[in-house]
Amino acid sequence: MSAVKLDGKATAAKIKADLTTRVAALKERGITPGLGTVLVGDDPGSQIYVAGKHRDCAEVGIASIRVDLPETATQAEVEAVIDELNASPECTGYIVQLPLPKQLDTMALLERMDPAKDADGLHPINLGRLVHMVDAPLPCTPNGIVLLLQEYGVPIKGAEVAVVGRGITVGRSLGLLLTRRSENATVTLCHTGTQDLAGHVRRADIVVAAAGVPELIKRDMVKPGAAVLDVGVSRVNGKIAGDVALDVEEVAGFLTPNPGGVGPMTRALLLSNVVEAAERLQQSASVS
Ligand SMILES: Nc1nc2c(c(=O)[nH]1)N[C@@H](CN(C=O)c1ccc(C(=O)N[C@@H](CCC(=O)O)C(=O)O)cc1)CN2
Repeated sequence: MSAVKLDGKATAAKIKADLTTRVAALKERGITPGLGTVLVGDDPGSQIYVAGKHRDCAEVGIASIRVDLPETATQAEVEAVIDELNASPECTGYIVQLPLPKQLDTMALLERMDPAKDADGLHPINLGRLVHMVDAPLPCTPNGIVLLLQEYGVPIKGAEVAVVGRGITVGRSLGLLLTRRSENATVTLCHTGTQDLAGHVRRADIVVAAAGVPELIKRDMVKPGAAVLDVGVSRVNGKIAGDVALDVEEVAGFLTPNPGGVGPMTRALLLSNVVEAAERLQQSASVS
């Protein structure tokens, strides 16, 4: 058997085509969406992702504001940038690229952001809204994963899902998304303290691997026909190594390529959050 490819690149291209039209409509009404990025330090992966985000902005017509700070930046220096972006009318949404260098307090920085400009959906108020299942910008990777499954008709309602990795950008927030009434999946959130990882994965109809451990998910751990989404990114000899072994392709029903799967969806859903924030701005301007 050979798995159906969950093509994130192609699906992201469709999302970006729709966003291009919506950005043009916003501009006609006098609003130019603008994405700000705050990158601290010189982590090569983060550099690549932030550069990609600005390329995407240019592609759909979103203005972009890039702030790069050195690895040694202090909490006060990053806070000053956040205050500027909160106040800037050109910036309708922004992100702080994660992870941050160790000297910085990530939670304090996320809390300092204006939740209305939180393009990542990672501000505690927005994550709290997700817990309460009310409207909020959604974290980009989890939202991208749900849309990719829907695009390929992978049943989510009633599915057993094993999410491997409990980080805030993927695993923990994905659990919240998939257990909303609209998705109604049953989620097992696995992590480094999980006793029987293989057992949990083997029961799953959908497996999301976001642990950052190359080839953690082996062929014999996957239920035949399951959908497997590989979020893990490790760089081995300069090449991307995912969390899923290559021969899982022989047993899975659906599989994301990596690269070309979840990554492009993350970036497209970031643009979508920026456009939605600008649309909310435009609606409130036309009401008042
Ligand atoms: N503030 C945030 N920080 C981080 C997030 C996030 O959503 N918000 N997620 C990850 C990194 N990430 C986004 O920032 C991200 C990861 C991967 C890709 C991507 O397009 N990958 C390509 C391959 C690119 C390459 O490495 O050559 C692919 O999968 O095809 C985009 C964004 C952690 N930090």
